[in-house]
Amino acid sequence: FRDRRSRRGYPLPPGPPLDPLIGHVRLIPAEHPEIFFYELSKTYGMAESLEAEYIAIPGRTMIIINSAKAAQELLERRIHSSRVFSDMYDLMGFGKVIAFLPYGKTLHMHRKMYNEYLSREKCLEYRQMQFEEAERLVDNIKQSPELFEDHLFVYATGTITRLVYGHAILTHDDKYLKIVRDIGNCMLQCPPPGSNLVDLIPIMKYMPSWFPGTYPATLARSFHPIVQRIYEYPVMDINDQLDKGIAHKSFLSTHLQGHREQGESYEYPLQEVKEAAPALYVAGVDTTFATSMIFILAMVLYPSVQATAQEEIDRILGEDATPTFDDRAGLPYVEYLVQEVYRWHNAAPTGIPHVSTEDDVYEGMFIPKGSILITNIRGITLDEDVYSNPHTFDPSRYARGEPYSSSHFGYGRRICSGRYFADASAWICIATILANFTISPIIGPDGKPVIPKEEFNTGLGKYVLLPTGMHVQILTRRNL
Ligand code: HEM
Repeated sequence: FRDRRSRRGYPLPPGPPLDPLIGHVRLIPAEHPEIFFYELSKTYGMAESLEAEYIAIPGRTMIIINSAKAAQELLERRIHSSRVFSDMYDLMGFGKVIAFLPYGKTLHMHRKMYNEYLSREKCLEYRQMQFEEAERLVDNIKQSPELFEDHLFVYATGTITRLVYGHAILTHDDKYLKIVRDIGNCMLQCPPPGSNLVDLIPIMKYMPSWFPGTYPATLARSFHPIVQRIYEYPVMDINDQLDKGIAHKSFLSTHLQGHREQGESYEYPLQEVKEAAPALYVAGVDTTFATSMIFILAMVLYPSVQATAQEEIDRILGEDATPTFDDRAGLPYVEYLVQEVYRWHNAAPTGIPHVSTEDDVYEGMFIPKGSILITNIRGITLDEDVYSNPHTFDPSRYARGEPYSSSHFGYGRRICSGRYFADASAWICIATILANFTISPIIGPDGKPVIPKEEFNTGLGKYVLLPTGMHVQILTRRNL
């Protein structure tokens, strides 16, 4: 009754019939929820309401946003910008990581720190470093092409550790790399936020470990000391470098230096700085790595696209030059290719869920306060009204006037803080690989090429999409 009164006569967005008590829980598949949401929008939507789908999970309403128009309206022009807090991630030590921060003062402070350090203009200063990391990537692949996946991960990590800590990764037993890998393993072993009993029934975290259903909490607690190292070790390391006068400029060194000079009156409290730094790693490494892997997959599956891009690089730069950021505007096909990597398979296909902070009415449909809003980025980039043959990797679509994707970095007040940096990392990585290597399928025992499948690890709450079974060979095409 209370629910109906608060809706003031407006219906919820359309959706499939509900199961008693459990709502739509049974419907949401364990794999590729983004495709399920996309298909659902075709079945249940009528003209205008195609854009949002309503899914109920116990105690929560989920609104799936399947069109750029609805995403812009709901996430840019109105305030639905909070996040789902995960008790389990909090127990692990990620409670203050921005991706889980609710709307409020702490969020504003963290976003301000990032906006200052990662603005479009500021990111121009990091280009030389990103270029150097791309050159290191090429050297590493040339030395051991069979380990290309490792090298791409080191590239993704190295660009972030240089940005955040001023630290270059030169060896595979690097201390920062180890911390980052250990944390990645912890996150892999923990069930995704919102999908476990501790997040659904927060009182579970106070129960003793023998109590049924508390295993995720026990696991998360056991990871806490490992996660703490990413907060403590860099601060200790950089303070030591500042003492010796050898610290490189970085996000953390800038703020630690600010504290040394201004003490308590420094704009950002030390604790907030300590918590803001690793969040850039958490949000930036896997997404950058996944984008480079999606590019590799596209090149194996679409060899003619690869050849066209390489022909453009050779023709415009000559056969003995390596691309720099100054060449970006002069390589239109490479640009289309990068944009198509973002659109074809998005590194974060369902974004990071937003939470609505107020009741709202959108196109005659009621969106209750506390709803979880999922931006189905994948659904948006498959919109057949916008993209012809949307499942095909076709950079030429942009030459025919189809628009670049506007959704892969999210929307509104929670749009990706690292988007300018991420875009530069992706572009220089892709352009440099295209100039130096040819990516092709491995040859099987029967002498035939083994074409990888378009398969990914996915699932609701697994934010990053990573191609699986990538057996490819990378051959050097020029020695610069
Ligand atoms: C190609 C690589 C990347 C992709 C596709 C990507 C995509 C996204 C998406 C979809 C979101 C959620 C936006 C929303 O809620 O509407 C996000 C959030 C975020 N990203 Fe990225 N990202 C990438 C790289 C990076 C990098 C390199 C950094 C840091 C240098 C970064 C920092 C962040 C942060 C801090 C947030 C959280 C913002 C918040 O909750 O307010 N991202 N990203």
